[in-house]
Amino acid sequence: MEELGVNNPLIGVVAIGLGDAARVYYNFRERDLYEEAIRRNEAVLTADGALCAVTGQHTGRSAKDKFIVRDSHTDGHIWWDNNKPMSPEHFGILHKDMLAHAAGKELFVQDLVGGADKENQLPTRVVTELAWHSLFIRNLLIRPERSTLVEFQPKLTIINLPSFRADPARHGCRTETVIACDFTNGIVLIGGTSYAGEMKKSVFTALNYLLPPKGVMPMHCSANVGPAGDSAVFFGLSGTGKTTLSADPSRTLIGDDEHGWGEHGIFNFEGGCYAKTIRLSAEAEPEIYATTKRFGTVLENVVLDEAGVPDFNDASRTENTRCAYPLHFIPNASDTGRAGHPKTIIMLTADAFGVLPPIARLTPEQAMYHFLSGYTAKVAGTEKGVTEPEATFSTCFGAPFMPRHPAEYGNLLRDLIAKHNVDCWLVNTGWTSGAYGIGHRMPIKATRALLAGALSGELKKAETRIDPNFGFAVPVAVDGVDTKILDPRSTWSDASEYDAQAKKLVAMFITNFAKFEDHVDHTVRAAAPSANIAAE
Ligand SMILES: Nc1ncnc2c1ncn2[C@@H]1O[C@H](COP(=O)(O)OP(=O)(O)O)[C@@H](O)[C@H]1O
Ligand SMILES: C=C(OP(=O)(O)O)C(=O)O
Ligand SMILES: [Mn+2]
Repeated sequence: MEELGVNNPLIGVVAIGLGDAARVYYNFRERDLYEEAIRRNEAVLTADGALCAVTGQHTGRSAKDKFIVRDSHTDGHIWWDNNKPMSPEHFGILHKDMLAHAAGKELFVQDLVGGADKENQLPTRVVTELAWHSLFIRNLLIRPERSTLVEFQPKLTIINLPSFRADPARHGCRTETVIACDFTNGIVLIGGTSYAGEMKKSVFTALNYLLPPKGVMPMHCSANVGPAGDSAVFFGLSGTGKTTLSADPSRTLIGDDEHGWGEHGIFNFEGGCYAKTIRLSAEAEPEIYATTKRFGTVLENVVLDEAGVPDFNDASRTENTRCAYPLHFIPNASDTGRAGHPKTIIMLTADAFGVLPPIARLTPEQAMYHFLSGYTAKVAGTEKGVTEPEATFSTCFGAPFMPRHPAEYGNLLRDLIAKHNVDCWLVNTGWTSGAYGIGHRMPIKATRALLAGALSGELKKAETRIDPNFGFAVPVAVDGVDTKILDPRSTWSDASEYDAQAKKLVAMFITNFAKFEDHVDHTVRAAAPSANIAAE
């Protein structure tokens, strides 16, 4: 076996059972990974020097193929209603088979860190079959000083072999694709998919398991901080605007997707961002757009023309086209990945029913209700004439990544909100003037203007009305924002249709919350939207 690059001499791949690999590239940097990826036809250069790869069949996460090893250490701590168990025996066979599959192959290793807070960091070794995956994860996680790599000691090892095919009968999984997490031994095995997001979300899942017992709240959120040190976090499911809205030239970006909140404040789990590029425009998202034109950025499933120029309007491979870049590609990004306790919490939702107002102030109890509910809506399929959106309730705004019971995360958040007296807002970045198919998406400009008011504290002074369906306080007028959009009912051509749609949405919230009723006190139950009022 040939070994190239910088590595801890004691922690080679031989120690983790990969001694039969043909060649190992340790901690290769951007230029060298470009060369390897292009030489192997894994990826191509764009006209502006970014690296563009195509993932084939899997263009998003395979949530149904994710498993957690159930053993005596994990059993009592995992929320099994939401996570699929895998036996240690099945994991053992999968592990052995994947190591055997790697024999004779060339592998890439990156020694990185999850967690910008020294006391809560997870040194992570990522072994990949693909050179472009090595560059992706190097962009996404925190890169330790090169001089420290000779003593790097991983606590989590991810082995990602897209060409491996899992066998449900032999490995106890569901399909040929598998994401298997063994938290007891700190190993994640990924096979049968080359969607790069699986790697970063595996680190997130591990930290979501490890941090709560230390009193640290892990969050599926973006974060930024104002000039006065006033930090804000933006919770939200995929597509609700975490990445887009946290890149704000008037504030310092902490991170776009995964953070912890501990006794000293908030900290990023990552060292890079993973932005959507579908219909990306230089006007609406100049900072993110600029990253797509740089050496070092990885584009995923973006269509290029014959000159290598990206066409961000082309969704022929997937709607989920992406770019991955290190944090410092965004001007004014934090170089520590840390900030003080948040002054503001924003809960983002993309309501495709067109019911929720663009912004509403939440009491701490309403914040808890919406955190546990984790509502957003997906737009209807691409079939013509299908206009009914689909509601998604994903607790903690990230159910696929939460190994523990939502009450554990909910209690941590409730205490932090109370202790630090945090202002909470619900922001709808979804539809207005009618549901999806009739109305249109909330203009990013309007969302940004409302957020600016919420983050500065100005919006707290605005006159408000109480929403009759949801019970939260909604500003009546805001400088620089069309007054009409603040009251979604007034944007619909038929107010009675709005009322009917609102009533349906309220009923969906209530049905979904039934499973949490026994886990919250009466004040949170009382923060539920009122089906009775909606029925009037
Ligand atoms: N009002 C809005 N606020 C935020 N994003 C919007 C808005 N309108 C349209 N979008 C688009 O929605 C997508 C939001 O995605 P993103 O920021 O990546 O979400 P997340 O990081 O939460 O998955 C982007 O493609 C953005 O251009
Ligand atoms: C990386 C992902 O996160 P998000 O869409 O929230 O940016 C994902 O869901 O695959
Ligand atoms: Mn994002």
